Amino acid sequence: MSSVIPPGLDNRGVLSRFASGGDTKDWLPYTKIKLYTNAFIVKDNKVLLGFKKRGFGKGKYNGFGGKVDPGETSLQAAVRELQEESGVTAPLEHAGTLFFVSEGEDWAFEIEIYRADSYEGDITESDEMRPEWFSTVGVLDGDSQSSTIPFSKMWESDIVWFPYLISKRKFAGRADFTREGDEFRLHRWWYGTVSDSSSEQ
Ligand SMILES: CNc1ncnc2c1ncn2[C@@H]1O[C@H](COP(=O)(O)OP(=O)(O)OP(=O)(O)O)[C@@H](O)[C@H]1O
Repeated sequence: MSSVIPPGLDNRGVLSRFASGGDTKDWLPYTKIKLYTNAFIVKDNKVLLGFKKRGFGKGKYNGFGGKVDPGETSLQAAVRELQEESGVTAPLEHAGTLFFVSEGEDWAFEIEIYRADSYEGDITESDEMRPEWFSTVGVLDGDSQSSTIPFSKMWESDIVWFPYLISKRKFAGRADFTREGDEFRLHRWWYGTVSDSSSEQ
């Protein structure tokens, strides 16, 4: 287990590791960073996920999000993407950051993760996402494996940071994936809690 903070998580405030592992060889290289968002509604012990029907991550459950457009803040993009993909607007708050590098790509995803406890509007299926609620029971007791959240149909690293998202403990992490055909395999990861407000987005 390495306590050395990986490249890409600089300027994130003071990070305290809560999980790390995988291959201890070098982190994958990247030359560019693309900004993305990912937003979750957490309400009445349930979390709203979307089943991605097309594009990157097709066939997986995830929060609602996408690219940050030029001239937009990540918060503005998160609100827009949530609305476009699920039909609702929500008072999103920054919950964490995921730095994601994949073998075979020279760019990294910097994903700003947001959450809200409430929303307005009607949850609506879009061309991209089919929304569905899942119980969060179990996630906070360190028993994520037995929860009904479909972690086996999500990005492999999600189970590591989900308890932090649900319990509003700000986190930042990096997950590197290798490729086996169309499949992504978690290769190396490092996550920490953020204890410095200078990391606000
Ligand atoms: C370990 N890796 C990962 N873990 C968790 N979530 C991940 C992720 N890698 C990408 N994501 C999310 O997947 C969506 C892709 O968005 P994507 O559909 O490509 O973007 P956008 O809607 O702008 O595209 P189009 O407008 O269709 O071109 C976006 O929410 C992004 O945050």
